[in-house]
Amino acid sequence: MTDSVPMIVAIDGPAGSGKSSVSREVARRLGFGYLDTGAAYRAFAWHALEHGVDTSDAMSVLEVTGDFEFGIALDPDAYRVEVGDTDVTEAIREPRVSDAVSGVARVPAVRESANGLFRSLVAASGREGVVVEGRDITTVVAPDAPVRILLTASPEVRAARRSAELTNHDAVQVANAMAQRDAADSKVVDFLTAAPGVTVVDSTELDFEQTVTAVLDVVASALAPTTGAADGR
Ligand SMILES: Nc1ncnc2c1ncn2[C@@H]1O[C@H](COP(=O)(O)OP(=O)(O)OP(=O)(O)O)[C@@H](O)[C@H]1O
Ligand SMILES: Nc1ccn([C@@H]2O[C@H](COP(=O)(O)O)[C@@H](O)[C@H]2O)c(=O)n1
Repeated sequence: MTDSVPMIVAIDGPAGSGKSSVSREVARRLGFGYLDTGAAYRAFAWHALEHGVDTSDAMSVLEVTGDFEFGIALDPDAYRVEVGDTDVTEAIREPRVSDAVSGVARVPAVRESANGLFRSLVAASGREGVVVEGRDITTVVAPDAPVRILLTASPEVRAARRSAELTNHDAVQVANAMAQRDAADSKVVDFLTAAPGVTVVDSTELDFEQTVTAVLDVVASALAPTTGAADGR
């Protein structure tokens, strides 16, 4: 543990690109914390649904922000998400939540509050570094992070990977839901185009381990000491 400001590895990407699973493994190998910012939006969507809120109505969404108590573990080996005293780690992955989350995520006041929370969670982590993944980490939450990556894959591969997870759901419906969520999300944040200084890792042709290695290589390159005239050598 440390009281210095943790280093951030920022990873963005569309649904099913592997952000969560790859970021978590990268955090493990670096000995860093892991922050799944999507879990916060999912937890809030779950909270809103529990209150019977129409998550497509911004005013209704704002009415339930007051009693939203969110907790998340930053230990990649002890991942846990809570709303109040309720463990929602599994519940926030339900399709009903995936269908509702873009509605709450498009409310500007929700995003502003969430971004402040993410920065506070990192600052208070007591860790040397935190891998932070989501949609706007490289552009809004941590635009000055020393490592900024856009992790992507072809829509077909992303849908196939998600379908492999949701085996009890129709693959076509999963693909359509994912495309709809990406379309809704991209109206709020452009996470399909790498901003200046962001490195793209396309895992379409890579397996999981190869993707983890590719991300670790980007981290290593970004943190390698610079050499040349600037330092007199
Ligand atoms: N390069 C890869 N090769 C094969 N499978 C992968 C690869 N990357 C991720 N996966 C698998 O694809 C599935 C989706 O990955 P993950 O949940 O990390 O995506 P995500 O980008 O976080 O999606 P979402 O944004 O919807 O949460 C997981 O089962 C994961 O193990
Ligand atoms: N930084 C972020 C992260 C997520 N979102 C919204 O949350 C949804 C779920 O995210 P997952 O990573 O769990 O898929 C996502 O579809 C976005 O609507 C966001 O806006 N910003």
